[in-house]
Amino acid sequence: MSKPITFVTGNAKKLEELVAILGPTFPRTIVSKKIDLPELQGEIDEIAIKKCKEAARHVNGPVLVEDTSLCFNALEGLPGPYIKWFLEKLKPEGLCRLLEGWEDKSAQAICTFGYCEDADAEPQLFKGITDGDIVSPRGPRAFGWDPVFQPKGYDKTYAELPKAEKNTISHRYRALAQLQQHFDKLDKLEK
Ligand SMILES: O=c1[nH]c(=O)c2ncn([C@@H]3O[C@H](COP(=O)(O)OP(=O)(O)OP(=O)(O)O)[C@@H](O)[C@H]3O)c2[nH]1
Ligand SMILES: [Mg+2]
Repeated sequence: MSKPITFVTGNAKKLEELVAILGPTFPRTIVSKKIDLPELQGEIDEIAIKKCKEAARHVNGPVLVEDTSLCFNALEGLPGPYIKWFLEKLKPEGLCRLLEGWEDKSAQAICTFGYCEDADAEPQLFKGITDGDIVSPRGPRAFGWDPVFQPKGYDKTYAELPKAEKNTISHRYRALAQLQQHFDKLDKLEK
């Protein structure tokens, strides 16, 4: 029997989406632990690797972490991994105003999961990207910048879409599809 995987996050909404997306058939048991890990600086992959190693120092066993970036193409990918602070200070309206002087409103929502078996193992990354546009806020304010992100091909923002629909196209869904594939393969090998 493999040990349960501990998903370390301080964000209840991320956990809620992970549980809904993976569903009951995921081959490993996932438990969660609420720890506010340091908000690191650097490139997206580098942050996920360091975050995963930091989480592994708190947990005895396999850990999973996730870091989310919102990258504005007109701003060369910023705010990127710093979106948490931009959102906290500027609110969704302010995020939209950041692009006022730019014709290009396109953005990428990027989710990077980091997994490692224990504190000595090198983290593995699973990434998902959803392309969209930054629009004036529309829809409920239940989750971060969902009201300003309108995925390509949709006329609704993430916030306006039913949760179940967001969970079939989101950056988090795409990253978890990679993770799922990895663990399904391992599961088959073990059987
Ligand atoms: O509208 C949203 N839809 C999403 O799908 C989504 N995913 C993350 N976020 C927000 O983007 C920042 C990432 O920062 P972040 O990755 O460091 O997360 P966090 O600090 O909240 O949790 P964690 O680091 O403990 O896991 C935080 O403000 C999150 O609330 C989202 N907002
Ligand atoms: Mg964080």
